[in-house]
Amino acid sequence: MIRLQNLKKDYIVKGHKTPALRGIDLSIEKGEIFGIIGHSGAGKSTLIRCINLLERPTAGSVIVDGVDLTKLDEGKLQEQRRHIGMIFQHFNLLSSATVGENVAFPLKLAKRPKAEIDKKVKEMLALVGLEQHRDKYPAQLSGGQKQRVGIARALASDPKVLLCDEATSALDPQTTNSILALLLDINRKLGLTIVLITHEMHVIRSICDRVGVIDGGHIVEMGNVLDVFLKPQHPTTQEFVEQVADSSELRAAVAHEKASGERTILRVTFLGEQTYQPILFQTMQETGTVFSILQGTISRMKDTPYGQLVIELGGDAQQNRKAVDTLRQRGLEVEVI
Ligand SMILES: Nc1ncnc2c1ncn2[C@@H]1O[C@H](COP(=O)(O)OP(=O)(O)OP(=O)(O)O)[C@@H](O)[C@H]1O
Repeated sequence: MIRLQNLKKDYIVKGHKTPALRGIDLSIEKGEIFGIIGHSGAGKSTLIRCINLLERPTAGSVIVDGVDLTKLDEGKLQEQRRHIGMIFQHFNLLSSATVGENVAFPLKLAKRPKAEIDKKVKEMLALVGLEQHRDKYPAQLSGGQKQRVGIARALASDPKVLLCDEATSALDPQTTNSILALLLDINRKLGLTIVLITHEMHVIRSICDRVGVIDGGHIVEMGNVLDVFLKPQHPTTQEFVEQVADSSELRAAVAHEKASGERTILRVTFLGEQTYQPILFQTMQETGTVFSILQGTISRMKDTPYGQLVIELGGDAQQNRKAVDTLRQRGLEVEVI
């Protein structure tokens, strides 16, 4: 659905060239939720704004649904942009217009007939759960409700792609979760392709299928969220994963144990159905090994449950080795730390 090829963007500041994107290659499939995560200044906003050419790239191509947007004149570009909706961190609503008028705005610009606009506004407000608020003004709404208006407005033109520019960064955690749930619901109901940028791993973990990590204008790591999350390779990715891993307490516990002699400490990862099966208990019983738990998590990445336990084995060297081998044979991911 979206293909970025060798995309580059330089800003010229006081005669000096500042590279923001240094050659991005990316393919996003139809119907997928693709997340781009990076620190401040990494190039996230520039990248997402290049997808609808709000920012014109210095080089490379932006192909959306088979059309290279960089090759279009302004008129044709406007036409193609109708297929690409966008929502923003600070919502960008018209403060002097009601909720209904905000949602109707892009349809009025496109000179759609009044009856069609009224029908669409009603439909969109129902989709985001704001039917009761049609005649209110943005100032009378909460942050989460404002973002729902932003989503309804973005979807009013039936786009194929929704771009989300830090769409939950101004919201509290609970409201963030409700907006993420809404995006996931819309993705499923409408088959909409969603591209979002964020600096929060929680957002990626909750709803994305794949993720690209951007650093210094390069994509430094990309893959399925599950793979990237469980086996982060690049130091920047590892930092983001730490955001949600609560690893400082674990580091202290491991250091404490290791300080008192030779220890076998394992990080064991369970995925999907394994998460709820007694594989660990059975293995330890069979190999005659005892163990203690230093840290444990059961969580979910989009639809996949996963568990991660850090355990210390208390058997002799041979028992411990046998336990590690058996856990691996039973399909668990085991890392000796
Ligand atoms: N309009 C501009 N003019 C000049 N330089 C810019 C402009 N916009 C961005 N930059 C520079 O380009 C680089 C990438 O910025 P960008 O805003 O894309 O990063 P970001 O990852 O979205 O950061 P943040 O999370 O802080 O918004 C930075 O070095 C930034 O200073």
